[in-house]
Order: sequence, then C-alpha cells, then structure tokens
Amino acid sequence: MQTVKLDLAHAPYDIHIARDLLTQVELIKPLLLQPRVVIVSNATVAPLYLKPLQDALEAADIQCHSIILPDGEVYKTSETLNLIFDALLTERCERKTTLIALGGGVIGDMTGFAAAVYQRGVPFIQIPTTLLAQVDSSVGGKTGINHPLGKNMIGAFYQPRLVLADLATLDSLPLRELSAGMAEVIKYGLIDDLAFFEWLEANIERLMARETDALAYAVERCCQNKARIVAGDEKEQGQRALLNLGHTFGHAIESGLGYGVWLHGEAIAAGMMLAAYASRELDQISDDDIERIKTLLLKAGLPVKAPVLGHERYLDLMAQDKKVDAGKIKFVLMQCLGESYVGELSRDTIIAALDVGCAA
Ligand SMILES: NC(=O)c1ccc[n+]([C@@H]2O[C@H](COP(=O)([O-])OP(=O)(O)OC[C@H]3O[C@@H](n4cnc5c(N)ncnc54)[C@H](O)[C@@H]3O)[C@@H](O)[C@H]2O)c1
Ligand SMILES: O=C(O)C(=O)C[C@@H](O)[C@H](O)[C@H](O)COP(=O)(O)O
Ligand SMILES: [Zn+2]
Repeated sequence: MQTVKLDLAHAPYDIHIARDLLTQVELIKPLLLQPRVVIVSNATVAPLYLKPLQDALEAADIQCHSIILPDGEVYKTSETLNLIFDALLTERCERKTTLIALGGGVIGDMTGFAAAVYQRGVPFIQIPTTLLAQVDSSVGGKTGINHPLGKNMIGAFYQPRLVLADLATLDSLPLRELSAGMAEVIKYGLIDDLAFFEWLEANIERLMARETDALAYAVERCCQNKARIVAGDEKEQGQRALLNLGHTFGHAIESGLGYGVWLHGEAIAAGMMLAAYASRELDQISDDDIERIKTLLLKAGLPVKAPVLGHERYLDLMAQDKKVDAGKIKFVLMQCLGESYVGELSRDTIIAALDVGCAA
C-alpha cells in the first residue's frame, strides 16, 4: 500500500492507494467519532461495491445506512443534494456520524458538500472508484454542486478525514471513464512535472491496459502533486489555481453543451489543447510541444478538438469562471512544456486559440 499525506495544519489526512482497500475497515474505524456511518453512492456503483464495504463495516460493529443517488453529472444538483439531507434527517444522523462517499467525482463532490453543511459539518471519508476521483477529486477538499449557469458554482472547501483509493475498483470502470480520468493525470504532467509527462508518454499503453503497477504509480504521483499544491494553498488564493489547467475552457464546454454530454475529463482534454494553442500564440510553447500533448491525449482516447459553440458563447460562459477577477478572465497557460502559470489573454488570442482548437 502507498500512502500520500496531505499536510494541512488544521486537517492532515492520509490518502491510501492499493488494490482491495475497500474492505480494510481497520483503516476507517479509528477515525470514526461514533460507530455509525452513512455510505452515499449511486445506482451504478452501489450494486458493485456497496455490499462488500457494508459487510466489512458491520462485521466491525459499525452501524451502516446507505443513500443511493441517481447516476450522472446531470444529477449534481441542489435537488439531489436535498435527497441526502432528507435521508440524513430521516435516519436521525448526528454530528458525529461519518459520511462515506463511494463513487466517482460526482458522488464525492456532493457527499463532501453535504458533510460540510449538514448540522454545520460532519466528518467524511472519500472512497473514490473512478480514475478521475482517485487522482484528483477525492483529494483537496473542493466540494459542491453545479448550477444551470455554471459548473461547481455552489460549494465549500471541506476536507475528508481519509481517502481510500482501491485500485481494484478500476477493473469495472468503462473505457470512456478511464480515458476521462487520464485527462486529469496528463494535467499533472503539464502543470509542473515534465518528468511525469515523459513517463506518461512512455507508459500510456500500460495505463490504458490497466496494468496495476502503472496505475498505482500514476495515482500516487498525481496525489503527491495535488497534496503539495493544496497544502501550500488550500483555498486557492494563488498556486492552487494551476490545478484548473484546461478548466476555464473545459467548464465552458461542459455547461455550454449541457452537463454530462461531454464528460468532465473529455472537456478538460479539449480545454488543455485550447490552453496549449493560446500558449503557442504567445510563443511560449512550440509546434513540437503541441504535437506531444495532442499525441498523448489521443493515445489516452481523449478528444483534442473542442466543440463549436461560437466565440461569443465561449467568452460569455468563461466570464462565469470562478477565477474571474474584476471582470478579467484568468487562464492557466503553459510557460513551456511541464511549466504553467496563471495569466490573462487578449480577446484576439482567445479567438485565435478557439479558431485552431474547435472542430469545424
Ligand atoms: N473536487 C475536485 O477537486 C474535483 C476534481 C476533478 C473533478 N471533479 C468533479 O468530478 C466529477 C467527475 O468525476 P468522475 O469522472 O469520477 O465522474 P462520475 O462520478 O460521474 O463517474 C463516472 C461514471 O462512472 C461510474 N462509476 C464510478 N465508479 C465506477 C466503477 N468502479 N466501475 C464502474 N462504473 C463506475 C459512475 O457511476 C459514472 O457513471 C465532475 O463533476 C467534476 O466537476 C471534482
Ligand atoms: O482541486 C482543484 O483545485 C481543482 O481545480 C481540480 C479540478 O480538476 C476540478 O475539476 C475542480 O473541481 C475545478 O475547480 P473549480 O473551482 O473550477 O470548480
Ligand atoms: Zn477537473
């Protein structure tokens, strides 16, 4: 088992990574404030993984309730969040009852937000079951829901007490979802880790074949990188914004097309290409760099062309981004391959990037 520590002064926690962690309740039990948990999952994940988790917890004398939500980005809403509150109140869950998120990023983000606000805060644990959730969403404490006018617009920074990334759960992940997770994996290479980007170029076939040692290495490396960035800037006052590489464009794609039409990771892949084209417009990265990024994304089964929404629609959607400051849209750009920064773009540069990066 690999363990990455997220060293936040007020809320340090472990991220454990290995196969078959789901039933290792000795990792969970010492963290509980009372022998009672509520597992939040969805209609796809629960039939696969709820019973082994619940059986193991109950065998350790921990009382379990479960809440099964509908599956999909389109359900990452206030209405679904309310279903969690309804169930918590109906079961008379208390302040010391721990919520466990069992699923991908949608379940993790919603369960974390429910934990942040139910009775003004109850403990929660992340058990991520998608690659995307294991490398990104379960770590760092960004929780929330979508609004029709923008992605993740309602939420809170609220840290889990533990993350259990069971690599065996990735065996059942649909290929399209594996690819979507790979977008965030590649993101870590582009943010500030050229050596990891080069490792990905050499090992992408092994990752797509789900070789355990390759997946274990990638999940650990991504979690180490994210833990370092979040520990230095938990609430995104500065460097944490780098984790948004590809997201200014990507979130516009997700909300512009309608949530769930493109998966988050797919939108982020196309968004990273748009960020790369903008960076090339600024003479910061080369044609060769662009080809390397595109080749890696294609090998991961990801889209490299963004959908045509129209220049004005992109600009309008991006004007809702959470990084907007005094009306100015901020982008994560590439200084060179494997080094990124937060900056602004002229309207002409944005349009030039969209012209190259959108499918005709
Ligand atoms: N909080 C953060 O820091 C952060 C980071 C990145 C993404 N996100 C959010 O995460 C969400 C995307 O997460 P996601 O890609 O995990 O999507 P998801 O949660 O929708 O899961 C993808 C699909 O895979 C299914 N699934 C999950 N685990 C499975 C398994 N082991 N076997 C078979 N099917 C399984 C799910 O039911 C779903 O249909 C987006 O809402 C995004 O905004 C948040
Ligand atoms: O943890 C972060 O910080 C991230 O930005 C990770 C992103 O991959 C993730 O999609 C996040 O939810 C986007 O953040 P947002 O603040 O733009 O909603
Ligand atoms: Zn993301």
